[in-house]
Amino acid sequence: MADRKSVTVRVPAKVNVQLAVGGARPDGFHDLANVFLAVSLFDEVTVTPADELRVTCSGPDADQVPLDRTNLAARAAERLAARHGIAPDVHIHIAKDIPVAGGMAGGSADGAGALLACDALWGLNSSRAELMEICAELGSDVPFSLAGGAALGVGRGERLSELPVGGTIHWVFAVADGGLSTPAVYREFDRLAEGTDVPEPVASPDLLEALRTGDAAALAGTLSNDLQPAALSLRPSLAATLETGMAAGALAALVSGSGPTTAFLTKDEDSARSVAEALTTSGTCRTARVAHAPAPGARIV
Ligand SMILES: C[C@@](CO)(OP(=O)(O)O)[C@H](O)COP(=O)(O)OP(=O)(O)OC[C@H]1O[C@@H](n2ccc(N)nc2=O)[C@H](O)[C@@H]1O
Ligand SMILES: Nc1ncnc2c1ncn2[C@@H]1O[C@H](COP(=O)(O)OP(=O)(O)O)[C@@H](O)[C@H]1O
Repeated sequence: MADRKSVTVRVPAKVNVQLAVGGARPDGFHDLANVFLAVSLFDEVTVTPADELRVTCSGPDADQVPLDRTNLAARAAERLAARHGIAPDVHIHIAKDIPVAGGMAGGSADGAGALLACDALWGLNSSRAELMEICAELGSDVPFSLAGGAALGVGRGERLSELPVGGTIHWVFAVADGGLSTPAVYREFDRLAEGTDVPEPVASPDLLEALRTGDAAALAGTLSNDLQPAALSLRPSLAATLETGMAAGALAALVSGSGPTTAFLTKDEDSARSVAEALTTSGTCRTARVAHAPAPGARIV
């Protein structure tokens, strides 16, 4: 493996079918009960030996992706190399299809993808546990990008337990113009929660059961996102997008994570197509994407 010329890894986006947020912790993070579901929108991360660490990106939103050392893919390569006392001399190319700053963990996907790709390129054979540990250092959502499928994330979302999913779940994602900053949305959550008692975040047993049976109608009644009021407060126009998708026949609608992407659960693929069509023509979003879940985690292709 060490003499490979290049390695490509495909990594999925996520939607949070439940995002229960606790009060702010002293370290600035929030304790979560974060039910992640990987969906079939993917970035592809390709690593090739080079003279120095370099990042390039292609795709419609490529101009919004930082190409310096703040890119999560570059940080992943640096961390893995540092652990093994080697130089992170690699060209990382990101073929980006996941909306940027959209609450779908695109940066986290690229971090997990680069980590797995560099591990194979450099022939390091790191254990799953080691890779997961580096993922958690890179960001709260990065372990799930590696894992894929469905999982409950506790702590700041990085401590995962895998969840069973009983069938294919169909989604539409309405991509908004411009992103929302995750820290800004958490700050707005804190501002809105000021003076209230924020309960401990707990996963909903009904939601876990609906996922286990793959029953879309039951799942629709259990979706929740505690960051949604904060995202709507920062981006009030999202209310019209949510209404448009519901009027077009979605079973449920919610903001994906910190937003501003909105997610629509539909009863089947046909319904997903017509909801996407209605959203696209409504002018309440930039574009709408159809996807299904659960999708596998980061995989070498
Ligand atoms: C909200 C969620 C839901 O899955 O994702 P997005 O919807 O943005 O993709 C996550 O909690 C985002 O995870 P991630 O984007 O990895 O966050 P990190 O890099 O770890 O942290 C960025 C910042 O978000 C805030 N943060 C993040 C996680 C957490 N449990 N509590 C927080 O308060 C903190 O302000 C932190 O400095
Ligand atoms: N590989 C990457 N792809 C996208 N954004 C990245 C990447 N690395 C770092 N970032 C930064 O992370 C921010 C959040 O992007 P992203 O992970 O796409 O959204 P979200 O946190 O809402 O899921 C971006 O605005 C960008 O500055």
